[in-house]
Amino acid sequence: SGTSRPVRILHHVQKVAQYGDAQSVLSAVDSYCSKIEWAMNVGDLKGQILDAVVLETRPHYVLELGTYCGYSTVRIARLLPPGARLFSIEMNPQYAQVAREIIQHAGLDVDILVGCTSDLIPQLKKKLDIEKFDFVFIDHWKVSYLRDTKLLECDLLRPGSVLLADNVTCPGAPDYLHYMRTSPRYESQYFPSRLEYLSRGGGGALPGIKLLLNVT
Ligand SMILES: O=c1[nH]cnc2c(O)cc(-c3ccc(F)cc3)cc12
Ligand SMILES: [Mg+2]
Repeated sequence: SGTSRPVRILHHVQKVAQYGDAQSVLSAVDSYCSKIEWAMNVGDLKGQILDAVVLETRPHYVLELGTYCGYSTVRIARLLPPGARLFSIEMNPQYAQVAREIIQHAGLDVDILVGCTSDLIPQLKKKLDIEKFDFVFIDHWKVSYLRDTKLLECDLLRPGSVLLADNVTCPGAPDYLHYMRTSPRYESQYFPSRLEYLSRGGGGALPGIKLLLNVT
């Protein structure tokens, strides 16, 4: 097929979601990915955990690692008060462009930074006139979770900053999980859940491998 999966998701959002209505954008992505083709958005089940943590944290400065199509970006931005700033880092320029259009369709304003987190995180302090991040959502590539957290610890986090990471057990980021659970710098909490778009009613296509594992 000529288009990429993110572009097909974008086209579905543009076709069925109400412009300026973030919830309808989220619902459009979720219905497409549960019925037509699976995609690695955080999804609605884990998205409810994300919502709860954002609402409890009430962050002013937010960083997201891994934008993909912008689903979790919309999820977070729709809950932020006016004046709050959300920055999202995406390595893949095609993903970043799709995300910009999905976020725009939701009527939200987010800064998408295109590049590798390990290059961009050390530049954030200088580039953005912000002090510290109040909330960080980590959802990019499992092998980078721990390295990037340690980069954030160099002066972009404060006592009370909250980090929330997707996929720490599936596909898994064991070094990150061990670090957060043993470091005296953090209190860690584990939210059991299920991989996105698994409880399947529709006949949608699953990702490459047959997901028969019972994941939490
Ligand atoms: O690579 C990923 N980045 C961010 N989030 C992900 C995510 O939520 C799920 C998966 C994933 C999980 C199972 C599988 F069979 C294939 C891919 C990958 C990522
Ligand atoms: Mg994920």
